[in-house]
Formats: sequence, structure tokens, C-alpha cells
Amino acid sequence: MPVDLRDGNQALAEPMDTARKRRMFDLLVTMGFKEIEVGYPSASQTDFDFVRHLADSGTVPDDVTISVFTPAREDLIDRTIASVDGLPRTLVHLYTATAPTWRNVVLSRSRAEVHRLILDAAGYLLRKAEQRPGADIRFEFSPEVFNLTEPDFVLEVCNSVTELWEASPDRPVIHNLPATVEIATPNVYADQIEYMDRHLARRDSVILSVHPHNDRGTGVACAELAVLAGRSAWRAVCSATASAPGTSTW
Ligand SMILES: CC(=O)SCCNC(=O)CCNC(=O)[C@H](O)C(C)(C)COP(=O)(O)OP(=O)(O)OC[C@H]1O[C@@H](n2cnc3c(N)ncnc32)[C@H](O)[C@@H]1OP(=O)(O)O
Ligand SMILES: CC(C)C(=O)C(=O)O
Repeated sequence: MPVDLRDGNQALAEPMDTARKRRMFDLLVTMGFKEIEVGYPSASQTDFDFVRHLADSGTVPDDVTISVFTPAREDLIDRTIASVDGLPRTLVHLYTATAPTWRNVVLSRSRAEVHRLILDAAGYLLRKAEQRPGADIRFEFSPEVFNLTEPDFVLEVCNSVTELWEASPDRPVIHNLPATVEIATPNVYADQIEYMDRHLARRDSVILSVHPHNDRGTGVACAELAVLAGRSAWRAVCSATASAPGTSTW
């Protein structure tokens, strides 16, 4: 799953406009990708306009799914859903930081409060998708800074999101586990992923996605080792461009 058009684009001094994004989107399609994360439509008019461009121009091939990224906030979910209106298949990717420093400094919320915030937003997103029965909207969740979050907390949050979204083997959810800032050797990330792979509930209804960054220069090694550490239903996120915040996603 390439995230250049979202994660990579966030770190560019000059973010891509619609014309440049379109060139890269066409290239990614030509390379054979079937799921492409195309933007963060609630964060800027530019990204919103690009998703609208894809929806209005009919350029998305029948076998390609568009993914869009959103914080776990109702107003931003609304804006995200508005951006994909008319696209036949989409993946809405919900994220909130779960690590202690982010809970304390950025979100000013306790563990329980962050958990509640995520579940409220995930439920809101589910209801919004149910209001669009023909749209085929699937779901992805990212506990941002997964690699710095207590394993028991991230497991509890992911399992409750799986349940709330009513994941099933024929309609799996994606849990994407980012090393938002790479601070350890690849074996540590692989151990964290292995723990999740072994303990996630309804594992046959979950696609586990690894999302390493490259701050220490070991992003590719992290992805390889993490996939080897697991058992089944994997996805790896990649980006050729740098990703937020000034790091690289492999
Ligand atoms: C690693 C990554 O790449 S993840 C992406 C990181 N990068 C970014 O998010 C950059 C783009 N973000 C933005 O431009 C802005 O955050 C916007 C435009 C999306 C939203 O802007 P604002 O409305 O001003 O929101 P702001 O960031 O100040 O946060 C406001 C509220 O949202 C909450 N919030 C922030 N992020 C999230 C989140 N992911 N999920 C849920 N709530 C969140 C904050 O805690 C705050 O809550 P409060 O008002 O109850 O205290
Ligand atoms: C998946 C999101 C939250 C991200 O880009 C990151 O944390 O690296």
C-alpha cells in the first residue's frame, strides 16, 4: 500500500497540488498497486480537491481502492466522507495517537479518555458509512506512535475497534501499526508486531499492516523483520518520499 500521496506529501516543503498528485497516482496505478492512500482531505483544501478530482473525473480503475486519512473527530470525519462521495470503493483510515506523551501533551486525555474518543469516532464513522449503502466503505485504524504505546493498551484499543466495526473474514478491518518515530532496532519493532499478531482478537478478520519509518535508516529492515515475525494476513505500507514529521516511511 503506497502512502506517498498522504504520509510522504505531509513532509514536503511544497506539498503536491492536484496536477502533481495526479501524475504520481497514475504512476502508482501503472505499477500495479490496488490500494492507494491518496490524501488527508480534512487537513487542507488541496487534498480535499484532489480526492474530489478522482471522484469526479472517473479516473480510478475498477480494481483500485482509494484510501483517505482522518483524525478521530466527527467534524473531520464528515469532511473526509464528503471528499469520497461518488467513489465506488474506499477505505477510510482513522487515526489517533495512543502513546503516553501524546496522550498527556497533545490530547490532554487519560488512557480511558483516549480509548473512549477513539471508540466514539469509530462508531460515528460506522454510522456515516451505513448511511451510504452503495458506497462500499471499509475501515482502517492506526494507533499513531504504536511503537511507543504500552502493548496492553494498544491491544485493548484495537480489539475494541475490531468488535465495534463488526469485522469478519469476508469484511476484515485493517490495523496499521506505525513506528511513527523510529527509536529502536528492527528486532524491537518486530517483537511488538509479533505480540500484536499473537494476541489480536478475531485475527482472521484483521489485516495487520506494518508501517515503519526510517529515522534510524532501518525502515526496510523493520518491515522485513516484522512481516517475518508474523503469521498471516499482512500488508506493508511504503513511501518513496519522506513522511511526516520529517521522517521516511519505508
Ligand atoms: C504521523 C502522521 O503523519 S499523523 C498526521 C500528523 N499530521 C497532522 O495531523 C498534520 C495535519 N493536521 C492538521 O493540519 C490539523 O490538525 C487539522 C487541520 C487536521 C485540524 O486542525 P484543528 O481543527 O486546528 O485541530 P488541532 O490539531 O488543533 O486539534 C484540535 C482538537 O482535536 C484533537 N485531536 C488532534 N488530533 C486528533 C486525532 N488524531 N484524533 C482525535 N482527536 C484529535 C485535539 O486533541 C484537540 O482536541 P480538543 O479541542 O478537545 O482539545
Ligand atoms: C499511520 C499514521 C498515523 C502515520 O502516518 C504514522 O504514525 O506514521
